[in-house]
Amino acid sequence: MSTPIDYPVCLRLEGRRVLLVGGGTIAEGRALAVLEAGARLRVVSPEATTTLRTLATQGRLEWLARPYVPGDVRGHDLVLAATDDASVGPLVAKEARALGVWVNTADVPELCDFTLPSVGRRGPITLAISTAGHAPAVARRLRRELTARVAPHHVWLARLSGWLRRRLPAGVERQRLLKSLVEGDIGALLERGERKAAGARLRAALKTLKSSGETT
Ligand SMILES: C[C@@]1(CC(=O)O)C2=NC(=C\c3[nH]c(c(CCC(=O)O)c3CC(=O)O)Cc3[nH]c(c(CC(=O)O)c3CCC(=O)O)/C=C3\N/C(=C\2)[C@@H](CCC(=O)O)[C@]3(C)CC(=O)O)/[C@H]1CCC(=O)O
Ligand SMILES: NC(=O)c1ccc[n+]([C@@H]2O[C@H](COP(=O)([O-])OP(=O)(O)OC[C@H]3O[C@@H](n4cnc5c(N)ncnc54)[C@H](O)[C@@H]3O)[C@@H](O)[C@H]2O)c1
Repeated sequence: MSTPIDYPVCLRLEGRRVLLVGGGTIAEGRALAVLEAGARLRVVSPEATTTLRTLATQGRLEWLARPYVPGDVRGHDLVLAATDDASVGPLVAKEARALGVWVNTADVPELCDFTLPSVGRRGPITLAISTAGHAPAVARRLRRELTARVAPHHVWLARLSGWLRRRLPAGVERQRLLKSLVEGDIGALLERGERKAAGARLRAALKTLKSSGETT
């Protein structure tokens, strides 16, 4: 059996309405992840874990303590279903499809419009590993191994690069500077922990940029 390769995207869920059907262990993991991304979350489930109940009490999510009923999907941008009742996922997926809302059904891969990768985080850096549904346990293992390889200087470079991108106008010069930051001597100095020397080198590069009239 060949499964098509999945197409990865990074969703910006800030302020988006997400529906989560189910309130068990798997649902809890989903809830924490979408809340971290700033989503407005509604949970529909007769039962909920202690963590989900606490979040509901704190007003961080809305919990409707009842089973899913068709009509629940309306008004949402994204739907996640993770229940222990095999009849629920297909119903949720059917309604979502009819409304054009993207859906993930944790226990029925064939009905997923998108799958969830294994995610590792270091500051602004996100690693997401998918096996197109073949081997979630492999995704999890690779996530652990690869996340451990993201070093402090990578995080530092990412933050510095973001800071510079917000301040320098887009253009060839900026591209060159940001590339050299990562691949050139500045990156190499940072990797060796020589922050002072890297800072001096960066200031010199910025001066050159300024004199060529590319900065604001
Ligand atoms: C990556 C991760 C993200 C997350 O869930 O957040 C994730 N599964 C994780 C772990 C994990 N899941 C399972 C095991 C036990 C070993 C095994 O069965 O293989 C382990 C390993 C463990 O727990 O150690 C069981 C399992 N998973 C699915 C089914 C249904 C089926 O295949 O029929 C069953 C059988 C359920 C049952 O037994 O009934 C289906 C899916 N799981 C996916 C994602 C999507 C494909 C991702 C990909 O392309 O690799 C997909 C298709 C749908 C979706 O959920 O989006 C998360 C790692 C978290 C981390 O990083 O720690
Ligand atoms: N995708 C994955 O990574 C993965 C991994 C393991 C398990 N699973 C599957 O995910 C599903 C959920 O697993 P779990 O460990 O969270 O189960 P769980 O038993 O901890 O929780 C099940 C939840 O579903 C809720 N529920 C039951 N009927 C419902 C209905 N009609 N409407 C709304 N909510 C309803 C229950 O109230 C409960 O909160 C299972 O089918 C399991 O096989 C997926």
